Amino acid sequence: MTAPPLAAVASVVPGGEGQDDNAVVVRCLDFTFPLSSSPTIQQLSLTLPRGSRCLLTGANGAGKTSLLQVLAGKYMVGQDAVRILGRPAFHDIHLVSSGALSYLGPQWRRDIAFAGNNVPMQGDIAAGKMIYGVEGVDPERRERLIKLLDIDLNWRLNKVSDGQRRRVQICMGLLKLYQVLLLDEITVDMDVVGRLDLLHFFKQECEERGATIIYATHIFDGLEAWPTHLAYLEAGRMVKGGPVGDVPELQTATKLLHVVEHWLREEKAGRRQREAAAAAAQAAAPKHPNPLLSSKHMAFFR
Ligand SMILES: Nc1ncnc2c1ncn2[C@@H]1O[C@H](COP(=O)(O)OP(=O)(O)OP(=O)(O)O)[C@@H](O)[C@H]1O
Repeated sequence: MTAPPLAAVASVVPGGEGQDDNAVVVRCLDFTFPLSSSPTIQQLSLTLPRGSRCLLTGANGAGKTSLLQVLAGKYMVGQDAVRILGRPAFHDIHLVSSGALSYLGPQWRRDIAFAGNNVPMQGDIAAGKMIYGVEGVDPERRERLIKLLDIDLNWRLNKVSDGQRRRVQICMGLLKLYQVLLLDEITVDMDVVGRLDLLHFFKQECEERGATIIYATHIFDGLEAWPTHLAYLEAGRMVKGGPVGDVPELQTATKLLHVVEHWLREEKAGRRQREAAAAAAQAAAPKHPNPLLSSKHMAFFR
């Protein structure tokens, strides 16, 4: 397939934001879920130029999904805190409705999703009917994706395996020419060949037509040469990140898995140490009775 010129792709979302070299700009982002007592994302800054591929990682609960959802415009944050293609992710609904900003997340196990619409998957529908039902798609791109994802158009979506259903869902999510793609662990159900082929496709998308991708994952096999940027979150803060060339550990290690494992173990040890110190401090603190609490003596006068 001949890649369209970058300027043509950038003009999918009107408004002149195509002049901006950065596809994603996050400035000192703080985010707290409604009714939550503590912040999930804290003082997070991240800049991704067009065409970059960012690996987003961190321990369970570090805030990866939350960050991707904020970037996808699913939660309201300050207009300057998150700019996608030069526009505020939450406030500019055209970003998602045009397909320029696309998010593929964990809900895909149960739902079909594309261009911001999620449809619960219940019916006995053929894969081909769903894929060919999406309008305004480049037929060459559609054929390429069907082949890449090894999809049998006769698969009935309520009867196939999780991995097969996932392939159809990924195909539908990629039919339109996104400019920024947010991937939240979408390859977990896929076999090794399917996953590696897909990662190669994503790399081509970035190199050939300047798409920008953020990929959150815990699976590092075959990812060594994939990312151009990295973001490692710890309790909602980006403690390591930026262009991969600026991350010293990535220059010497041969396996990404070993680098991230080391960070995760260090983080866990640090957390344990802090918890032990806090418990020791609490145990050592003098135990003064709280004068505001009721006592047997006070109870006598009630
Ligand atoms: N809807 C919500 N309301 C309140 N807190 C939430 C909500 N969703 C997530 N959290 C909290 O935000 C924190 C970050 O969760 P998040 O799902 O973003 O982490 P993650 O890094 O994606 O984890 P994992 O690797 O397990 O997928 C967790 O402490 C979680 O409990």
